[in-house]
Amino acid sequence: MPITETDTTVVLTHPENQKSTVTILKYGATVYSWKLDGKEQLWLSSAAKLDGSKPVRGGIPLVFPVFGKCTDSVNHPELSQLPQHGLARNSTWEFLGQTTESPLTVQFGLYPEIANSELTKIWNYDFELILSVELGVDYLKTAIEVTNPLKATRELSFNWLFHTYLHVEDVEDTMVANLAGSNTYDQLLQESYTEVQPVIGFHEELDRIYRNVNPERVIQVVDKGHPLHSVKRSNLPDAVVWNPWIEKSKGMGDFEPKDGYLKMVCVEPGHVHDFVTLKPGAKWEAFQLLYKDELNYQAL
Ligand SMILES: O=P(O)(O)OC[C@H]1O[C@H](O)[C@H](O)[C@@H](O)[C@@H]1O
Repeated sequence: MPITETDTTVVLTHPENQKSTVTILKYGATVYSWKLDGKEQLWLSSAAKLDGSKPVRGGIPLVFPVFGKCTDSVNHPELSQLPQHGLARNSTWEFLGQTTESPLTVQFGLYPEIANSELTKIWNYDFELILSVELGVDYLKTAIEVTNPLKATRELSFNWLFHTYLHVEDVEDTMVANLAGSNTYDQLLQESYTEVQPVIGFHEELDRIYRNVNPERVIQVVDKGHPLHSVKRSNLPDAVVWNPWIEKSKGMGDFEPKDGYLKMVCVEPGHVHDFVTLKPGAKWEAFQLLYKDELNYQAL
């Protein structure tokens, strides 16, 4: 069965390889497992809540309409009252069914009528989100369409980000490549600079927003010279790279095991350096493609 639906999940099984699957939790439309030929590609905390009580710690949580916390309470009073990363990851989406057989693709929808009502009271904008999840035999593509409905009376301003937790063997042997030359905001140092390192290594907490990264850049997660993951982006100019390391992992109740930071790196494609703004009737589309590639070092 290429598609299996339960009350809380949808599982896609690739018709050419039963060991390639993707599992989506309807809560947050959160992909929390992607197995390629039986090998898990994403990291999921063993304490992740999958019961809808809080956003999933791992997999691919969806960030909308705000990345982080919006501090601009003057120009965006409602956005600034939303919790970190907004309401998409803590709302239950509607499973809209299969769109194509090959490639195997399903869709999920979210709109104010079904979104987290505590949060739509705070941020009561019109919106329509359609998430497409496409399982290839050796790739996973997640695409988003954001529409400001024609009936809307206001412009819709938002961030979007795929908060992707990638599994690695040992983060201390892992590098993230092809971000050199990017304008960077370091969230820990709270300062901006141009990334001059050809690759990014991990030996402490790291939390950086790489802004307006050349769309031709394939972001690669490399383990001792072997590319574990390759990430392509469409219409997602920014990429957040995050590893919580020891202390931050200790501080997150749903982050287990506590040394799990050694087995993950977040590469988060998004549009977060400013807000996308849509007039009523307008639509915005973007996707991330997670796939396997040879080492593809793209210098400055
Ligand atoms: O704990 P969460 O709300 O899921 O946020 C987890 C992380 O998300 C992003 O990576 C941010 O850059 C980090 O600053 C934040 O700690």
